[in-house]
Amino acid sequence: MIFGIGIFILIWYIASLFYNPIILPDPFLTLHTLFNLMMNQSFWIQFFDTLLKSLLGFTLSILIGVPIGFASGINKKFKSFIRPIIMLFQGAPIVSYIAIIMLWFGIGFYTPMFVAFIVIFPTIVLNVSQGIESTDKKLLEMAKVYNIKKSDTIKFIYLGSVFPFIISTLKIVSGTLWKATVVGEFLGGSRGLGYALSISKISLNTDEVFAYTLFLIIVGIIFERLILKINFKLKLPEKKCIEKTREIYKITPASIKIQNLKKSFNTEIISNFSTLIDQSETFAIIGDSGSGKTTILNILSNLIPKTSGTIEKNFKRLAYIFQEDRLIPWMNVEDNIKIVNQNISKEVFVETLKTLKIYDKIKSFPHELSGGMKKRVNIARALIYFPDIILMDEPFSSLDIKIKHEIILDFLKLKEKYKFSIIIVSHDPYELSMLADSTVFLYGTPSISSEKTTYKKAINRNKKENELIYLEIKNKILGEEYEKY
Ligand SMILES: Nc1ncnc2c1ncn2[C@@H]1O[C@H](COP(=O)(O)OP(=O)(O)OP(=O)(O)O)[C@@H](O)[C@H]1O
Repeated sequence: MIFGIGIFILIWYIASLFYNPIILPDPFLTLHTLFNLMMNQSFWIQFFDTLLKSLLGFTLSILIGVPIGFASGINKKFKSFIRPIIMLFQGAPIVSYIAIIMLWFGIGFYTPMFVAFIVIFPTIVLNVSQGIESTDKKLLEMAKVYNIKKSDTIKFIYLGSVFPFIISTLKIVSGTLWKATVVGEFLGGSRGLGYALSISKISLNTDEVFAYTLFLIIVGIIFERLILKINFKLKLPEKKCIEKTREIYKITPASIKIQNLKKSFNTEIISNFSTLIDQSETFAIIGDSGSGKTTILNILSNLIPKTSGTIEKNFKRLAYIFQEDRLIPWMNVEDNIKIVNQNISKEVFVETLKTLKIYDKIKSFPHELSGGMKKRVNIARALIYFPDIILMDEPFSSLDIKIKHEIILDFLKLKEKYKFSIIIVSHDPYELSMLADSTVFLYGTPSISSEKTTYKKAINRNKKENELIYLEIKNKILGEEYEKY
């Protein structure tokens, strides 16, 4: 970069040798003039005047643009109404705005400020809207399952998603904003650096014109650098409420009775699924890929509606350990867990995290964790919610066998203590043989279900033995019936 600037100054210097300073002053004269200007108090008054107008224009566009962008990201009808208006704002040339604003407000303070506002307002609306639309739907589902308050969802999920867009908007508009204000002052201002520039131009003080321009470029670059330094993290507020323990929720292990459950998307996926999940049991759903296992969990957690059938839910609080970790990237481990139960007692929080061996990671962010650690945080979040039932969708997939074994053992210790019911979907014979008390097998299209089969867990089997057990389960459940599919 320094090399590039050096070459530019050299070319500038050589070119200036061929022209009168009134046409092209050399770099040293420009620097000298800038130095003299900066020694003058009125230069800084002009500078802060321009800065104030830029910041006011910016604040105004944030105050108006962010809510409009937010509403347009959430509501499609509002988006189709507001988008053409924004396009109109964007399409008109900047001098037209200056002419209109000068007619309305005359020459002075307001013209440059409104020019700054109008130039960046459409970019803010469009980028915030895009940020809201790009919010990870999986995080929103997580918030729904854990009953996270709407205001917290807006603050901790939507705002976090919009933030990178706000930063890129700031990067785009920081230069534009500054330039727009100066143009506004140049054409319709009575103070500020743009106005000073226009006076220097009229008086043919070319060295001053160059000096002001150099200064404006430097300030633009400093703005951009400062924006790049903005770092975004969100923190839950410190709670001083009564700490909640599991007893407050009067949690008892859940049971569920499902009768003739049907689900169709475009075609029927699940046909007449009936079963009973008993209190405290770990109920496994295994079966063909695409047979609707995750769909059943999503129906039970109210993420999607059923097509028909009845589900008797005898539970108060349901937690869902999703296949992906669904951790909020801009919140640390502690807040990712506490967001589902912000009044959790410190004692339970510490004990749960220590059992899951993640207590020393509470200040880390998701990107700083290994895959195994993320799974542990995902489990801790579910447990801290104090559920009476936990749905688990291939919770330990992608972990190596040693880590999987360790996490399952830690999880079983907590299950033993809290006695919640579990519905687990898994393809993994190893984790099924360690966790499941009973199993159903889904097969075919649309899928039909085997009878529920119970069998004894055996934690200490080796991998080979587990695979054999899995085949045995399959055969025991389906026998020859499976061969038909
Ligand atoms: N929202 C949806 N819209 C349309 N089709 C869907 C939707 N969700 C799931 N499906 C379809 O329903 C079927 C069952 O999907 P589901 O994810 O429940 O299967 P699964 O048994 O969990 O599969 P896998 O073992 O591969 O994870 C698939 O064919 C899938 O494409």
